[in-house]
Amino acid sequence: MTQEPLLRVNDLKTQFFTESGVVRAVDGISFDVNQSEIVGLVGESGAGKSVAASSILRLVERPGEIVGGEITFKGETLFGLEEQSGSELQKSPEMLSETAMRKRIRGQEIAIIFQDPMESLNPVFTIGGQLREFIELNRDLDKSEAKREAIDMLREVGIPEPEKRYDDYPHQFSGGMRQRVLIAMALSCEPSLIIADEPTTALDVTVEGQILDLVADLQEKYGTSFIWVTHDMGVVAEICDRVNVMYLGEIVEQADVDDLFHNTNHPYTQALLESIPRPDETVTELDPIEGVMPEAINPPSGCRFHTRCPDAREVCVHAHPDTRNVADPAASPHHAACFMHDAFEAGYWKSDPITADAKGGFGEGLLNDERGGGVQKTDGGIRGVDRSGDNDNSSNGSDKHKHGHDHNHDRDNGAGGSKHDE
Ligand SMILES: Nc1ncnc2c1ncn2[C@@H]1O[C@H](COP(=O)(O)OP(=O)(O)OP(=O)(O)O)[C@@H](O)[C@H]1O
Ligand code: NI
Repeated sequence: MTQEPLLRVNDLKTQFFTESGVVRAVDGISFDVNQSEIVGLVGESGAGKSVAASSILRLVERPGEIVGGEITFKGETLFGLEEQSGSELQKSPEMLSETAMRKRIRGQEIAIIFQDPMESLNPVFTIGGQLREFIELNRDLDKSEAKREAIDMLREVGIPEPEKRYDDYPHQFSGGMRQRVLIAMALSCEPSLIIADEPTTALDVTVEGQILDLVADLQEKYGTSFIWVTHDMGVVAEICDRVNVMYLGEIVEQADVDDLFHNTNHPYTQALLESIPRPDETVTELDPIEGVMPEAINPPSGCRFHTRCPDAREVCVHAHPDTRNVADPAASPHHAACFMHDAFEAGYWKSDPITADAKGGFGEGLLNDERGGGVQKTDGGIRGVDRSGDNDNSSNGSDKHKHGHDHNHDRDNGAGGSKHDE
């Protein structure tokens, strides 16, 4: 791709300085977002997806801090460090000021949508009033123009009878409708990029399908780029053009969506894909990925996934794989951080497979799940993780991924087709 990407994230590192140590939440990730594409950030709870998303807008709060890397957007530096006379790294003089971020970038150029619309909507004001005020503040429109625009936006995102619903309060809207309002709000300033942090995870599958369809339509109409954060490979299949798979603060695989699904190059991605239930089977347990993701405060040596990887060998315990292009040079790039590929000369194939013991007991049965295989459009995956402990990811209980799979998984009658229906 010769064209400059809209957003470029290069070697981004974000850490939390806590009493128990430094949490390397995002540990050197690089990815691009081009004009008009939907780029996925996918991985289990605690992988660093939300921290990566909020780092882009410089919304990370203490004790968190971006400690390395560079973020550029339309040629401007949202974040950058520079070596000063000593060896101290300092904020680059090119980096946009906090005022510029607030006035020009957030909301206007890059909008963000969170999972819980009630965090973004004030319960004591009407839906229409909030949308109108947001439009008034961010665009050069007077009150009545802003109101007209707000109603148009509500109609655009599929709110029936928007003139009437304009005066409703948030609690009078369903979860799906509230999420549509946030999409309307995000779109109302015509941003170039929308960051969506699991906006459909709390919704039931049918409503989720409708929202994903809406987003796909709006994306086509407005040419907006998206970063879509999700647990769910089914969602990735449905709307993403390119995908970054995150594990413990790192991107372990990065590819075009079809390539990622049909030519998977990392065992962790494989495990995520095999955790998607098939629509023709009734599945009661959706968690074939054994073991808990280790903590970002003290990640495993070598390849961070080796403690859960069915393909791990000695070399994986001791050396850390960077992320390399493993595709044919003539093909579009496909990056993976796994020693089994020829792009690495780590001696993987000569190295001894490691036993479950050496892997801390997580190795057994990681991927021995019979229902795996095949790329199916479904809802499940490992989504539905209990969000109640969201601020406490570092203490993932071993049953963390066993929660929340009791909602409706009957996607067959759901709205929305998939690029990957077979
Ligand atoms: N305020 C904080 N203080 C300390 N650690 C934090 C803080 N916020 C996030 N972390 C840690 O950073 C890591 C990444 O968290 P993040 O929320 O980005 O994960 P995620 O991939 O978005 O997970 P989820 O799917 O549950 O939202 C986790 O280890 C988490 O515990
Ligand atoms: Ni998150």
